[in-house]
Amino acid sequence: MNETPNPHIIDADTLTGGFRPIRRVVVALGSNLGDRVANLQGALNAVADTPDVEIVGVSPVYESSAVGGPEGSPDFLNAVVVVDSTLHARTLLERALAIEDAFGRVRTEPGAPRTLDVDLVVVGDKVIEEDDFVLPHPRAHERAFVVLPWASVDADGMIPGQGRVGDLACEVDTTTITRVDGLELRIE
Ligand SMILES: Nc1ncnc2c1ncn2[C@@H]1O[C@H](COP(=O)(O)OP(=O)(O)OP(=O)(O)O)[C@@H](O)[C@H]1O
Ligand SMILES: Nc1nc2c(c(=O)[nH]1)N=C(CO)CN2
Repeated sequence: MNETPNPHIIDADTLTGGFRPIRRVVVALGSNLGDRVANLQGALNAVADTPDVEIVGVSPVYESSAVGGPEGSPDFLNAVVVVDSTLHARTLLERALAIEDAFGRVRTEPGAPRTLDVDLVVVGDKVIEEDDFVLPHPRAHERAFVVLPWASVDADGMIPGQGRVGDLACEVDTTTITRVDGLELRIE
């Protein structure tokens, strides 16, 4: 449905000039190929090194069976990074894809094992529905490997249209997911 834009609501992604509001951004990391811990740690470093991005929280690491993907796909390690940023949503997507590439991500068939997945879960309350960019991430709310780590750092975080992450964490299928004891990603 195409709605007439409300002229009283400012869209941060259309602003030009000096002032840009800070938005809370949630980034989901995943790896099920290669040195999974090094891949997640490297991705965190790359996020932290991004200009105009400030880390607010880093979740514990969780391990779970691959959801979807080819039979016999290796298990994933996942974590969530919560940041504040003034960057445009699309600039954040470009950065996410560049970080995946830097960690040897090879794009073959959908669901194939990958060294690194960097998904934008939410960018403030921004809603985007474009061919190559959807916000909030359309599957994040039903994924234990996103909502459990996120809820562990900010249970009051919100997915626009889906609700509070602490509540979503009580609703998702947690059959195969466990927190990895004794493993913490560090901001280096
Ligand atoms: N919110 C988003 N975050 C990251 N990528 C997105 C987002 N919305 C759309 N995309 C697009 O999705 C494309 C494919 O991403 P990818 O191959 O990582 O999907 P996937 O991880 O296999 O599946 P899923 O999207 O279910 O996590 C990217 O090239 C990107 O343009
Ligand atoms: N457990 C788990 N399963 C997945 C994951 C993931 O990060 N963790 N990512 C996918 C595509 O993004 C598909 N399936």
